[in-house]
Amino acid sequence: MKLRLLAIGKDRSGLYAPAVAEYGTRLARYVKFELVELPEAKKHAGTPRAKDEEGATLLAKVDPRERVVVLDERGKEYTSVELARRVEGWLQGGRDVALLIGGSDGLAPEVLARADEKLALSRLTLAHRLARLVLVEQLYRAFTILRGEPYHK
Ligand SMILES: C[S@@+](CC[C@H](N)C(=O)[O-])C[C@H]1O[C@@H](n2cnc3c(N)ncnc32)[C@H](O)[C@@H]1O
Repeated sequence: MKLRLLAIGKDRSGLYAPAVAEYGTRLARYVKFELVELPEAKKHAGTPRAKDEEGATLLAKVDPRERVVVLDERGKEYTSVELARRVEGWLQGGRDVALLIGGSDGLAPEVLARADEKLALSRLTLAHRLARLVLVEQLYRAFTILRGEPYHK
């Protein structure tokens, strides 16, 4: 199985990118992992049109054979141990997995409609680049849980 994180926006803030890279490297010890940063729709920023454009950008990168997991605060919440079991299910399912994070306006209805699963990191609204960091840390944690390694306490 391969995990791909498709995320709107390049992280130029310097706030999260080093930590995302660190957890991405750790994650790659357990699974093929790729972060794909996709361009924000700058032209119509803050309008439904921007969200739709970003949605089309995301969907164009999804392979039809991939399981699509969208990150959305209204999705299903898990504990870290439950998320580890969900990841185990993905591994057993054998399909590659695309995890989709929207831009600052969220995900277009077309993206939500394509989702096989909707995953919430909490009910809080996180900045999209922060959501990226929380997700990669939790995925790394999930693999350490599955391996019985001491990271998760
Ligand atoms: C700033 S949020 C968008 C908020 C937007 N008002 C909405 O209703 O979706 C940007 C993106 O970060 C991700 N995100 C933010 N908070 C999240 C959470 N608690 N759980 C999962 N994903 C989250 C989602 O992919 C979301 O599309």
